Amino acid sequence: MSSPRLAVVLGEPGGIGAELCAYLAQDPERARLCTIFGSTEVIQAAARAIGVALDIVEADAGIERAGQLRVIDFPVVSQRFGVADPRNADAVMAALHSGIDGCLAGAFDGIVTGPIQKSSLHAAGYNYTGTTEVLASRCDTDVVMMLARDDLRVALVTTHLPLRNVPDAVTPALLERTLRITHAALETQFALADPQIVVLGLNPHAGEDGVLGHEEHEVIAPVLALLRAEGMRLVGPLPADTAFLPSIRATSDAVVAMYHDQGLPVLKSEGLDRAVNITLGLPFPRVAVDHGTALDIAGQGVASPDSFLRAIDVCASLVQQRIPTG
Ligand SMILES: NC(=O)c1ccc[n+]([C@@H]2O[C@H](COP(=O)([O-])OP(=O)(O)OC[C@H]3O[C@@H](n4cnc5c(N)ncnc54)[C@H](O)[C@@H]3O)[C@@H](O)[C@H]2O)c1
Ligand SMILES: N[C@H](C(=O)O)[C@H](O)COP(=O)(O)O
Repeated sequence: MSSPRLAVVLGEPGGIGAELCAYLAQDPERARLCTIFGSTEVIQAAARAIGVALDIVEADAGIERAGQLRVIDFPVVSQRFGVADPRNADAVMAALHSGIDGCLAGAFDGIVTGPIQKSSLHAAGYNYTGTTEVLASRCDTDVVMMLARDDLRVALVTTHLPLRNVPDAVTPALLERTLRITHAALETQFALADPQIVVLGLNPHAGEDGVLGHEEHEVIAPVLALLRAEGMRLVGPLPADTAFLPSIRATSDAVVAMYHDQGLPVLKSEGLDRAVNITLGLPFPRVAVDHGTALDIAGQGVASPDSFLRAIDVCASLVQQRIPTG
């Protein structure tokens, strides 16, 4: 089987993405799989800042030794670590779209994305809420955001929207779709036969029999009943505060949370070096880091590359399974 060809998108030029790429270059086994979509100048500056060797080569060149990295250049307007300059937004978005184009055209087998500063793209006029949503739109398909570590997978019904809008967004149709996509991915991408999924409630204590909210009775329970009748093993709706107890996690393959900050803090609380962000439902694998742009430490050589390197490994393994992900 040939090696996976991964499009790796640098992300925010002012953040830690460039130094993560510079670390990647020190690992020729991984770098051989990757082509970076991002600014050559920024990656060179990051390598200098953190004191590692870098030899940028053409996009079609082979990787023969440590330090080499294939880069397709998306020049930036300004380069300063710790600052997300909206004038670079066009380059950030062009790199992302070009990586996606490469996957859609079959030139790449999967995409790995570095962290993007949502606020900077907004300031530049882009209607960007997240790469998950960009991928859904570009691939014209429904997707699910799942963050995964070795011992925990958390999928989200809603992703990047104000908390105020969450209850109305959690509709029976969206919940059913999320559960179907998550269940299918657990079977195909994660090779789990007959997976069991824990589904959280929306309200404190999962609504406490309607005393603390009605979404559990009116929206969540009926969808679970429908899908259980088809044979899906679903537990819930469970109160979110206790659903992550080790005893419950031990018997479940994934947790489906209703909104971003209901599920992700649990996953990120043990550090930002163990998990990755996987978009389920796409025609090709997409894996991202579990952390953000970390402007506060960019260019200082203290950022952990672990989630980034793990994202490359997970993406490569998803490609190698050769199992349809959509
Ligand atoms: N994959 C993505 O594109 C992605 C993911 C999360 C957040 N974001 C975006 O990133 C921006 C900043 O978000 P934030 O401040 O909430 O989260 P963040 O993850 O950037 O930073 C949170 C804290 O974790 C630290 N940190 C992050 N990554 C680290 C690493 N690899 N090694 C060591 N320490 C690390 C930071 O220094 C900071 O103290 C926002 O615009 C957010 O939307 C993007
Ligand atoms: N929700 C993600 C997280 O917290 O890790 C992050 O914002 C990135 O999402 P996208 O991959 O959709 O940009």
